[in-house]
Amino acid sequence: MLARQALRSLSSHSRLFSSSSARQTKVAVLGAGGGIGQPLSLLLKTDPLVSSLSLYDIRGAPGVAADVSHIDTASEVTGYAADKLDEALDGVKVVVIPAGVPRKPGMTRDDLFNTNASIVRDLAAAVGRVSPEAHILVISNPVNSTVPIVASVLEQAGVFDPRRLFGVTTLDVVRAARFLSGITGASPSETPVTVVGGHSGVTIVPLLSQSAHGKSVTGEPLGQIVHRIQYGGDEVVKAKDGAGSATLSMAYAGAKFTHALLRGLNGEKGVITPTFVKSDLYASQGIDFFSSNVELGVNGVEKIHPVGPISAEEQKLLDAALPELKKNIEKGKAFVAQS
Ligand SMILES: NC(=O)C1=CN([C@@H]2O[C@H](COP(=O)(O)OP(=O)(O)OC[C@H]3O[C@@H](n4cnc5c(N)ncnc54)[C@H](O)[C@@H]3O)[C@@H](O)[C@H]2O)C=CC1
Ligand SMILES: O=C([O-])CC(=O)C(=O)O
Repeated sequence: MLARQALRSLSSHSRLFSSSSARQTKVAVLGAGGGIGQPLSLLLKTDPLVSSLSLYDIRGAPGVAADVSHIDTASEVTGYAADKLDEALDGVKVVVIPAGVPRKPGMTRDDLFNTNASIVRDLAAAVGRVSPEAHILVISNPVNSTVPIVASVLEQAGVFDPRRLFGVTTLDVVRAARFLSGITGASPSETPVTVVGGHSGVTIVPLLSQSAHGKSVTGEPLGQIVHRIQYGGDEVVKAKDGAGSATLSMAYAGAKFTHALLRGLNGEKGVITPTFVKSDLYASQGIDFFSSNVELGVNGVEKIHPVGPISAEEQKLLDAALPELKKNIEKGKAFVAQS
């Protein structure tokens, strides 16, 4: 049922942006000069639900903004240099954060913590100060830790609303649909897969048993596709050979999730997609952030859906994911507590 709802919600995106009516929104990209930031800014410039784009980076954002601003869509684009963060955030309703360093071969996402934790902490503090009601979409890795960092910073500032904070796990969903399509021969728009848990290695738990096409995959091919979804990021890191990690597919996924949120904010019903949010689903086990299907609405998170029925194999994957996720979340919280 849920998978079918998610299919309806996401398959309308065979063209990236399905909805052009209704209210438009001012969106900021923090880290707009980077490998993800540039193509993400390009895609957001073509989103009909974006009225104004505010592009910020410590390097290069005014140039990216000048370039993107020539595209013949209605939205306005402004670039902000390193010392103009507060101006960049003024009046924004949605803030997308791809700022921070990417992996090189041999690194885990957690190896990025030492550099990216303070970048994300400081950007979150600025959002809390300047635009406390903005919805924050965190792309910077390690997502399992950077999302709790943002939550803790906003909590300390007294402005945290869990309905407005999202870890972007859409790339896992995009990969899962694409890889399943590759096995079954069906179009990716017909092979959506709910992916739950977090966004790194074993914490990525694809629920193929809930997908009409996915449940036909068993035995060795099942193990292979699960592994490929969990470690798809490593494939790109290896292929780029030191030049970074996924940027183009991530920009696509980031634009897709941003558009889904904008549809929800505009009052569209039934917009459901996995995202890493503050969640009660496993709070009894000390895990208070988790990605599962979330309905997006006028206030952001409208409803967090449970994981639903899963196979014995998927239960094992979930059992392996939870302790790692707990560690990653606690590390993020401890970082802010000690800052
Ligand atoms: N959530 C996900 O599924 C994915 C997350 N990522 C993560 O996204 C992040 C960015 O990756 P790339 O764009 O490839 O890296 P990149 O190095 O190409 O770009 C990062 C940008 O952030 C900027 N930056 C650094 N500190 C900043 C600050 N304090 N304020 C504003 N901007 C700042 C840099 O100047 C640079 O332009 C990495 O942490 C990477 O691991 C990457 C792929 C998928
Ligand atoms: O693998 C990485 O480091 C970047 C990432 O999160 C992904 O591609 O899923």
